[in-house]
Amino acid sequence: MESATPVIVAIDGPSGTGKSSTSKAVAAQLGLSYLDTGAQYRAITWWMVNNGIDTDDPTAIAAAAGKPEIVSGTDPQGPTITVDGVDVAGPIRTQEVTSKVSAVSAVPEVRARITELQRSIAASAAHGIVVEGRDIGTTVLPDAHLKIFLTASPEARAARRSGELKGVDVHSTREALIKRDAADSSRKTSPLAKADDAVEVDTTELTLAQVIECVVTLVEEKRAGK
Ligand SMILES: Nc1ncnc2c1ncn2[C@@H]1O[C@H](COP(=O)(O)OP(=O)(O)O)[C@@H](O)[C@H]1O
Ligand SMILES: Nc1ccn([C@@H]2O[C@H](COP(=O)(O)OP(=O)(O)O)[C@@H](O)[C@H]2O)c(=O)n1
Repeated sequence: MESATPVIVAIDGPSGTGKSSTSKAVAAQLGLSYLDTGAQYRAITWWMVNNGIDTDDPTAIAAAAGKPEIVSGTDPQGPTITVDGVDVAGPIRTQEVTSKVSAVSAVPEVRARITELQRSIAASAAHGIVVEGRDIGTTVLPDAHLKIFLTASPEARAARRSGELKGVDVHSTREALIKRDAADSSRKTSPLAKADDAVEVDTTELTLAQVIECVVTLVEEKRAGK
């Protein structure tokens, strides 16, 4: 590809593999936009909880899926997320939202709405974008110039996550994470999966700096037409 073409990078993988940290840093280094699609699914889940929608009732979720207006700010130095104009960056990270997000994001009407939003954000990124999630390479942006699939052992992922959540032990973090991965991987509509043409990077034994360097190098190789 020519270097003037906006570059589209898809980064997928399970929880705690380093998608957000890597994507933000790569986008910042290369002057690209950044989209956290997990934050969008968390935001719609937050809205469902806040509006008394039963998150175990797919029909109720489907009926409400078109209601909230979700807006993502794509500056990698300070990404933002609002629902109906309210900043929800904090509330979408609670354990309640984390425990309900897989059920909400499995509903086809939710996925259709959020996928459309993601495609329009990617299409309007003038210099290109790094989009991270679960189904970006397979479904949202199947023509992405570069697809990365990050993995890491459940132990490493749980240790990273419980390092962020004070007072939560590694064992329960590991169990919750495995449960969420299983739900995300087994749903019918665009499950968590590696695209056939994605480059798999196992981050278990790598530092974050090494993962970032690896992805930056892959983007630069693509831009150079290698
Ligand atoms: N390669 C790595 N080695 C050690 N810690 C890491 C690595 N990659 C990410 N982390 C840390 O793990 C935590 C989860 O990373 P994050 O980027 O949020 O993962 P994801 O978006 O895949 O859930 C963060 O605290 C981050 O700093
Ligand atoms: N492209 C995506 C991104 C997230 N999700 C859902 O949103 C949840 C939260 O994603 P996230 O990226 O914020 O999760 P963490 O890995 O940061 O904990 C996932 O567990 C999925 O259920 C999805 O279905 N599709």
